[in-house]
Amino acid sequence: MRALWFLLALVPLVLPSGYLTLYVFFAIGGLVALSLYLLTGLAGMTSFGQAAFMGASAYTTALLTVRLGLSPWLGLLAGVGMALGFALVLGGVTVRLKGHFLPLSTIAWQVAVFILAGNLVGLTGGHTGLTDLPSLSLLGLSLQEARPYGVFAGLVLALAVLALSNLRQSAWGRAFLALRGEGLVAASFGGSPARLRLLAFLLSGALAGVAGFLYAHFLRFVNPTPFSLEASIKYLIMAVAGGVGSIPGVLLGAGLITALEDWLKDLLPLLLGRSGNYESVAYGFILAGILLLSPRGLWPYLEGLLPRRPRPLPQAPPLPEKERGRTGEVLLKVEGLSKAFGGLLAVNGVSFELRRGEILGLIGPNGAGKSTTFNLITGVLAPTGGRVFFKGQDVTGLPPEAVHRLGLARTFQHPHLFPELTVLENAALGAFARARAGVFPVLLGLHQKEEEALLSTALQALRRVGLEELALEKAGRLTAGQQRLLEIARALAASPELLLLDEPAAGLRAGEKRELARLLRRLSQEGVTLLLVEHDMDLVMGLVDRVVVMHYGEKLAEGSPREVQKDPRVREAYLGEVA
Ligand SMILES: Nc1ncnc2c1ncn2[C@@H]1O[C@H](COP(=O)(O)OP(=O)(O)OP(=O)(O)O)[C@@H](O)[C@H]1O
Repeated sequence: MRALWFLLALVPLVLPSGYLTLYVFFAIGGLVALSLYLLTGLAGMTSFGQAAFMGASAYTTALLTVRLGLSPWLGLLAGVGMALGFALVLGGVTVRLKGHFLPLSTIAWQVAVFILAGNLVGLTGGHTGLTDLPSLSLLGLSLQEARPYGVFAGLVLALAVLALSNLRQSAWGRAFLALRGEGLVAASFGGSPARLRLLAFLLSGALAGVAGFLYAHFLRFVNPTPFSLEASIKYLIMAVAGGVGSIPGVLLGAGLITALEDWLKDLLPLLLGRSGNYESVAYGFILAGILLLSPRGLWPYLEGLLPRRPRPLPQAPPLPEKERGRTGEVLLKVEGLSKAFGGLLAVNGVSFELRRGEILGLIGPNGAGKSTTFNLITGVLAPTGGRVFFKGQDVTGLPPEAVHRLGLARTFQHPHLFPELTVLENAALGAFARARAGVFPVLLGLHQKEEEALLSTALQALRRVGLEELALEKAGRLTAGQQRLLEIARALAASPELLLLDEPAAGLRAGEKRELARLLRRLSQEGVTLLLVEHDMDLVMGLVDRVVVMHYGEKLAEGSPREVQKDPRVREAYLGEVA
């Protein structure tokens, strides 16, 4: 099936010569659209600066080949290197920015590159540009004519498609997808959001750089116009119109907009006269039309009309469970933990221990500080005082990804799942920190064996929570109760030593709660240590070995469920709820 993408390289062999140039522009646009698939579709970031990455590469190869007479292949390396360098600087500065700051800074970068290309006349030739770039030749074959160039560009496009589909079906691809929603899920399962965003930015910049190289040596001329903000917006429209969330989507968009551009170039002057540039307006209307029909782009709409062929379930043996230490030893120790939000002390000097093999419940009335304590332990928040030790190691202030890698996994109070992904893929996200293949072997497709093992591990985790049958369904179709179970399966795929559950019974029906209690008891017997924050007293009291009660940020009581239930201070705090 994947080999079909190589047809992209064969199409120019049979295309009438009048369409060859258009085909090369499609391949170039396709590469930029793929760079946006990676950045926006996978990693959830928006860039208005892809044409500037193209420009950085195009000007680099132009300068090296025209001014210094170097080989265009050196120009390719240097050009992509230049795009990577810019992506590193821009990404390094911006990936930690939230909300609209990232797109805004890409606009600033795009405008700056365009102005520099136009104004550094001595270097770039200004708006006149640089001419007479050498044509490419490969293995003794000249790529000067449009037909061989089309085959070459199609081949590059096919290779990029294969590399990105390898990436999509890997732990890295899932981690990129888990960057949505502030990256909390990626971080909780071992991926540093800032590093993942930077990596996506670099890969995306490099792809746009390759497109810039192809552009420069096809036209054999560079000037600032094709690398303007308007061009960046055109590429964004391509990706969004086709469907930025999938590879066929962005390629469909690239084909559609390239063809439209060619058609409108002749049609609009006939309709509206020669003055004015109406293409952008037309794109805007076309995009709005497509998004009205299908908000996620054209491809998801078309895909919905095609028969669905689910992937087969993985068959490989799962990864072995990690070694666990001796039952009864202290696994987690919280010492005088405090957290202040401005003047409010949400957690105030809380201390407790959790031994391996135990189930500990953390309870307390609304606003008692339970979730804050949970976030302090998992590294989501940094404490203002006190220490957290996990397996004897001081983990105070470590980021969530570092705490996770030591053997701690969590679920969320409000399930943080990815509805577009299958149940199996959602669960496989939990095994990110167990994957060993680096991003380059993954792009080359050398990770297939490991990927099967990761998916099998996820399937095994689904089996443990009773969701195996739904493995290939989209997570968005699960009931609230099933979503909670999937969160637990995702955490189990990490083979954690300590599992922290944030209100796992919230929103469950009575029968589901009983099932949940049975599952948690079984996990405990299998050697998983559990800490749960929970409101449901029946569930907590019938399940846990010990309870820590919090009230107004402080520890009010600690003991067995029976001891705690008898404690008059606890009864008072709950106004009779526990009694
Ligand atoms: N990010 C924050 N900024 C400011 N105040 C916060 C923040 N997070 C929590 N608080 C406050 O800290 C206190 C403890 O909140 P926390 O969510 O930890 O309590 P909880 O016991 O988990 O409550 P619930 O059972 O309702 O979830 C509350 O008064 C809450 O308003």
